[in-house]
Amino acid sequence: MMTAISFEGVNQTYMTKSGETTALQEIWLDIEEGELIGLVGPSGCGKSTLLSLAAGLLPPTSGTVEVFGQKGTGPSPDCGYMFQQDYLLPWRTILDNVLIGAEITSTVTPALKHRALALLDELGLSGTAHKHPHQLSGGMRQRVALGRTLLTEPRIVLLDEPFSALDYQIKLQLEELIADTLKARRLTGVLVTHDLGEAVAMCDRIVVLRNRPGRIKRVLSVPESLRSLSPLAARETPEFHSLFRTIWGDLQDEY
Ligand SMILES: Nc1ncnc2c1ncn2[C@@H]1O[C@H](COP(=O)(O)OP(=O)(O)OP(=O)(O)O)[C@@H](O)[C@H]1O
Repeated sequence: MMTAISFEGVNQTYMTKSGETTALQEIWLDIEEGELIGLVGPSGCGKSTLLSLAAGLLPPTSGTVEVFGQKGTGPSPDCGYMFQQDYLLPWRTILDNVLIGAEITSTVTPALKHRALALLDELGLSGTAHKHPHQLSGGMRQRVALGRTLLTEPRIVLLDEPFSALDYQIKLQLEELIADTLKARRLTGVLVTHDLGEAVAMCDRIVVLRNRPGRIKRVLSVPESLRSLSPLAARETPEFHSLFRTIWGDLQDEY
């Protein structure tokens, strides 16, 4: 198995009008290919900064970030993003929204359109291709956003709280869809979330970050017995509650 993302002694400092903010300090972390990693920690501990560093959107102040063994020199074509908001363009059809990333980086061929339509089917969005975003529910729109990300064939999907604006029921369904889709395609995922239950139910490992400046407090492996269950079924087990309590305890000290 290859290492997908490697953070080696990473420090990140932001310069602001009021001075320097140290967002991350001495981050050492290897994320393996095919793994889904959860990042949890108090607000402002540097979770989104870690995603930006992985995506090559930000050069580290010091230390190195490697993606599949390559030191980044700019936005990485291996990484796709999903955000809390779907950022669909309201004037474009669903199909044209799915095609947009590919449209920017390459040309839209009939084969690509065919793949986009197949993706819509796979994500439970058959029949929506010619609709517009306002005609779809929040959960469906996030599935379109997932399709748009997958169409560019990233090897890594960076998930920045993609479920936090959704109703609980929809959120659980989407958690399952995303976890299954990433696993089926052997993609690597990094999930930033404020919802511990979501991290425990979906991820293979969970990184707990300390309060600012963000440092790694602990990395926990989710037991195989939990990982083999759907995020919904996992929530019913004693292992889920035990891991939830451990992380809860870790985080209590950070607030
Ligand atoms: N572009 C920037 N310029 C200056 N400071 C920044 C910038 N981006 C982030 N920061 C600061 O760096 C720290 C880490 O921010 P980051 O957004 O990575 O944390 P986070 O854990 O994702 O936060 P949240 O959970 O609230 O989304 C915060 O103190 C934030 O104010």
